[in-house]
Amino acid sequence: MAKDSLVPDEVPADGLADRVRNGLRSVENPVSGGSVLESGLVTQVSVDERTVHVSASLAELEEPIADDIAEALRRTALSTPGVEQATIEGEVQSPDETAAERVDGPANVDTVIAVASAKGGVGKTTVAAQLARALATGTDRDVGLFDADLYGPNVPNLLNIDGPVSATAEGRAEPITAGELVTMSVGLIANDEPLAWRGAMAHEAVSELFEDTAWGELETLVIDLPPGTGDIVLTALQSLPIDGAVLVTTPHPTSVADTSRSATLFEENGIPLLGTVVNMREFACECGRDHDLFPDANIEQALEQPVLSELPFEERIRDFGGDVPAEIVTLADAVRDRLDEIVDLSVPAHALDLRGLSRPIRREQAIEEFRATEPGETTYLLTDADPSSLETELATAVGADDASGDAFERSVVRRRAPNEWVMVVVR
Ligand SMILES: Nc1ncnc2c1ncn2[C@@H]1O[C@H](COP(=O)(O)OP(=O)(O)OP(=O)(O)O)[C@@H](O)[C@H]1O
Repeated sequence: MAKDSLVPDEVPADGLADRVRNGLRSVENPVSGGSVLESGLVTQVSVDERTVHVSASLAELEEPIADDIAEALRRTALSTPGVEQATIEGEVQSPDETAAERVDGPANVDTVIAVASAKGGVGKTTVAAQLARALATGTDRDVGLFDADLYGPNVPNLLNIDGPVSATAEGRAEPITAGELVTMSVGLIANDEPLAWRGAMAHEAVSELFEDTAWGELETLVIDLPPGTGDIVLTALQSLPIDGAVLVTTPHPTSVADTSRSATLFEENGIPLLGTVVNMREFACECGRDHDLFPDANIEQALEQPVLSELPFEERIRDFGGDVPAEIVTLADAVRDRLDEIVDLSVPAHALDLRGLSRPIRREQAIEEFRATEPGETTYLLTDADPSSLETELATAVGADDASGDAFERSVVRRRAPNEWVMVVVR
């Protein structure tokens, strides 16, 4: 009789564990050779009614290999006549091991905000640095500022800091502390030497410096992107884990029009736009009056996105020595509100709780849940380890090549607590 035509109930449950064990002899251990049973990779096979539980030592293996083996074990167990369900338990890493892996990695950064502008000299770095200060003022946790502007790294000048950057024991770049911020900039590494980053090297340099920096535990990391929509910006949008972007423009109509085009680039790359800052909106002259340079400009309408703040042209906006200007404190509040709008962190009761599960099981259950959704529906996953790597797996599960394609309407990962992440995926 063909296996497919067997009705599980018609197959006796007696001896099911032995039959599964026999089947598993055909699954090879790709690391040591031989079968997963003889090599000791599978440590236990137990049966509960018609559900088979296979325990295997997968935690020590590289993730793709562990996942492949888990998949082979599951398929083999399920193909055994009489088996209705199969779970594969890998050994869960101890919390200490998990923490050691994550130390200083970008995985310890809760929220990443990019600050961008279509044109140079509009005050992007000023806004990025002041925004980072304002966000740091409202929290006990650290806030970082990453200067991704390879050709004109202005953060060290603005914050009056310099290198050299020292290396941690693990060989990573130690950020420089500037007041309430931890910062990293190419300018800190290259100091005054002329920068000659080119082409592919420039692409790699941004993400490498980002990943190689020992950021530690950060509540928020603000990235000051280079101006324009060139290759470095594009690579940054595609490779850095950006949760939302703030665009900076002046009120000049051409700057506004260019900003609108920049916004499209962000949207096309799946980066949520938090809104725009209109910098140098007006200035106060010695006569005591405020001058609005473009009184008729309807910037919000032209941009088709929220204006988060309008900043005056004033010395105190560019002053990093004293208190954060009140307008920037308000801007930080608006940014927080927009982030909350974009990712509703109130996880609904029907969210799939994957905490406490081994990686293969987590993956299996997340894929099953995601596959069951229709386009436009939202999946909420709750995990106790960074679930970012699941994105590609979920995309593949629905036939997309990778997560940057058409697999998701939106996918956001936010860390709610030290051991709690929420992943919201809109198919
Ligand atoms: N609202 C403001 N009031 C007064 N001065 C400002 C204001 N915003 C920015 N500036 C000043 O304008 C200059 C350009 O600002 P900034 O370096 O922040 O621009 P940018 O857009 O980052 O430039 P780049 O294209 O070089 O990266 C700086 O000298 C800065 O101090």
